[in-house]
Amino acid sequence: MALAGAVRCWRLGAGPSSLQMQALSLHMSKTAMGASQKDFESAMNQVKLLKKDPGNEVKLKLYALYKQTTEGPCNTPRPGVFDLINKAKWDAWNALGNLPKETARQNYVDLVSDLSSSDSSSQVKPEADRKQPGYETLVVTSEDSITKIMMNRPAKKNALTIQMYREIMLALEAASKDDSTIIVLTGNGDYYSSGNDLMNFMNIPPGEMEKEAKNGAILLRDFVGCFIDFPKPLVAVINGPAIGISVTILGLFDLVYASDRATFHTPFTHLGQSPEGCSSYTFPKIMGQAKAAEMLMFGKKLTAREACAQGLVTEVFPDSTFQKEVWTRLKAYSKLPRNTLHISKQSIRNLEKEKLHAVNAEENSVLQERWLSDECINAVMSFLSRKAKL
Ligand SMILES: CCCCC/C=C/C(=O)SCCNC(=O)CCNC(=O)[C@H](O)C(C)(C)COP(=O)(O)OP(=O)(O)OC[C@H]1O[C@@H](n2cnc3c(N)ncnc32)[C@H](O)[C@@H]1OP(=O)(O)O
Repeated sequence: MALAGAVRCWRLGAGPSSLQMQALSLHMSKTAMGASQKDFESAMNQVKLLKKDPGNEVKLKLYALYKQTTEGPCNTPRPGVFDLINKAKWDAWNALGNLPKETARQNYVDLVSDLSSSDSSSQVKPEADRKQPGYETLVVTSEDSITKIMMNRPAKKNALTIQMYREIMLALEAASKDDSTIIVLTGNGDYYSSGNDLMNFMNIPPGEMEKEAKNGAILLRDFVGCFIDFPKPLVAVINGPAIGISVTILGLFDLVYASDRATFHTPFTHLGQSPEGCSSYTFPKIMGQAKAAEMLMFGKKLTAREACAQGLVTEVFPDSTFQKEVWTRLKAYSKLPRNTLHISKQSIRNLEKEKLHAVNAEENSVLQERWLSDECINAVMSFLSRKAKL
């Protein structure tokens, strides 16, 4: 049996309860007098049902024990020096020397039993179980080495409240330290995000405007700062229209995948506001001065394809297959060597960090002033009194 054969169908097969049952029965046979041929065959089937890849070292051990059980001591010539895989397999088998067939069989059964036990305790849990607790405005899940941060106010088009900015920062902080390889930001519902929640500007007591504008600028500085400093690959999965700050920070992401239903809109002038998210620096760099001005100064809304042509979006997918195609791609990427990926991101981004923090500080100080302007206050009041929509 080839090594590939020994471990084929890795991800197929029975659900957790059946796996646990089989692990238990293998464990029972392990404690009996010795593994029978039937135990051995059952263990071979069990290997095919493992959900977690046990790694090459264990696979070689399984291969060697299988060969020793079925054929006895290694009896073939050593493969050539460039036949690396077959050489590794031959070495593993040969290392068992004259181990008796019965002992090899027992060891195979024992090894599979151990693998099955640890596999059934690490079964993929349903999404509800995987959801990380502690977030009210987000759904944060981790699976396949990907941490997904999903903005979760679909009825309000995922408009960003103060709490949401804070929770996104907390989720990023946690994700920077977890064992995920890639981090995704996405939205629940028909919008990716409609940007800053305009209610953030409401209910400010008279005389507190300046203080609130200052607090807003600090929050924004910290929020954007988290994206500037984020150490792992950041991917935006743009499931629908994106407005304002949800667009401007895209220049700080590593990949931006968009549904063909998505649009990209930064209507700052209409709102009496000015660009943030480092877009005053990243957008001209990404798309050139003229295109950046059209978006950031004149509020031109881009389709996903236009945004892709201008370099803001990595790739556009048909909405009907968007989730399937994007997640298949990301799962493949998440298997890349983790440390190398993170180091590459850092070498691409680190040179810019100081500049980006300076841009962030400057943008926020301009914006702090803008929030106090009549133009901004009138635009917000207009939206809230339902006179204006973008
Ligand atoms: C402190 C840090 C500050 C950072 C600076 C950031 C700046 C920005 O992000 S500027 C961009 C601000 N965003 C907007 O101006 C968008 C305003 N919203 C709209 O124009 C529209 O709602 C729409 C085009 C996004 C969607 O229109 P439509 O499909 O007709 O849906 P509704 O308007 O009925 O929206 C449903 C529901 O959601 C509420 N909502 C949507 N976006 C926002 C928002 N940005 N802020 C607050 N509320 C929002 C909308 O009011 C509706 O609520 P209900 O009436 O209660 O159902």
